[in-house]
Amino acid sequence: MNRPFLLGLTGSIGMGKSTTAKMFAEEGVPVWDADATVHALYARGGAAVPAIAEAFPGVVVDGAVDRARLREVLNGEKQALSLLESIVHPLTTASRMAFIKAHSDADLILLDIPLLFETGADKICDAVLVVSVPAEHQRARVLARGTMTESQLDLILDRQLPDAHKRARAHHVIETHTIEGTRAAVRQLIAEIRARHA
Ligand SMILES: CC(C)(COP(=O)(O)OP(=O)(O)OC[C@H]1O[C@@H](n2cnc3c(N)ncnc32)[C@H](O)[C@@H]1O)[C@@H](O)C(=O)NCCC(=O)NCCS
Ligand SMILES: Nc1ncnc2c1ncn2[C@@H]1O[C@H](COP(=O)(O)OP(=O)(O)OP(=O)(O)O)[C@@H](O)[C@H]1O
Repeated sequence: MNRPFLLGLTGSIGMGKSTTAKMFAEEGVPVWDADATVHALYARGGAAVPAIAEAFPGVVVDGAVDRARLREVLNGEKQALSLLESIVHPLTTASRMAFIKAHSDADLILLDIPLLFETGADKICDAVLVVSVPAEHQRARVLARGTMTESQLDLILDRQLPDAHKRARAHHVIETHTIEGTRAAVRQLIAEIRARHA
């Protein structure tokens, strides 16, 4: 049996990664989700909790990382975000490797990683899918969630490779304007990959 085809999924904040990843999962594709992994690492008993408690006093509450407090500490502070990443990224890499090993009999695995290019994770992928919408839709989508201020959003955007660069490096791009259009594109891509790598 061939090893699984590793499809990386990325896109800047609010571009529709989670929505698109869910569609792959609904088609039976195993999905590894970097953001969900970070949530588990931050939960009570999570592997990142002790190091974050030490690096950012007051951010761990009842044994878990309090994301609102963490966002406050990070607000506008590039160095704090770099320190946080140096704690979190090695732990997510280990989780991803374990997931790929556990699904070694699948024909296709989706790796949903916001910082796919920025962390070099694209190098382990057989192809990369980028999801995208115009910048004004992106900003409106993120601010509509009501979890971030504009300055918190700008800090995040500043850390992310610009959308145009991501699209230029992608093997496949899906514009996530509508749910049904995106679902059709996801199904077509899965069929294409399966046909070529059967
Ligand atoms: C900054 C934090 C506290 C914001 O938490 P919050 O619950 O508000 O948002 P959430 O985690 O859902 O992230 C929303 C989006 O922000 C973007 N984002 C998150 N972390 C980063 C980062 N370090 N650099 C650039 N973009 C990021 C991604 O597009 C992500 O999907 C949180 O994302 C975090 O702890 N990030 C550090 C860990 C990390 O690098 N995660 C990225 C996945 S590997
Ligand atoms: N295909 C789509 N059609 C229409 N709207 C969409 C589509 N995909 C996502 N959206 C909208 O965009 C918002 C952001 O989508 P989603 O949470 O999937 O993005 P994300 O890239 O995972 O975001 P983040 O980087 O913050 O984790 C959603 O709240 C949803 O309203």
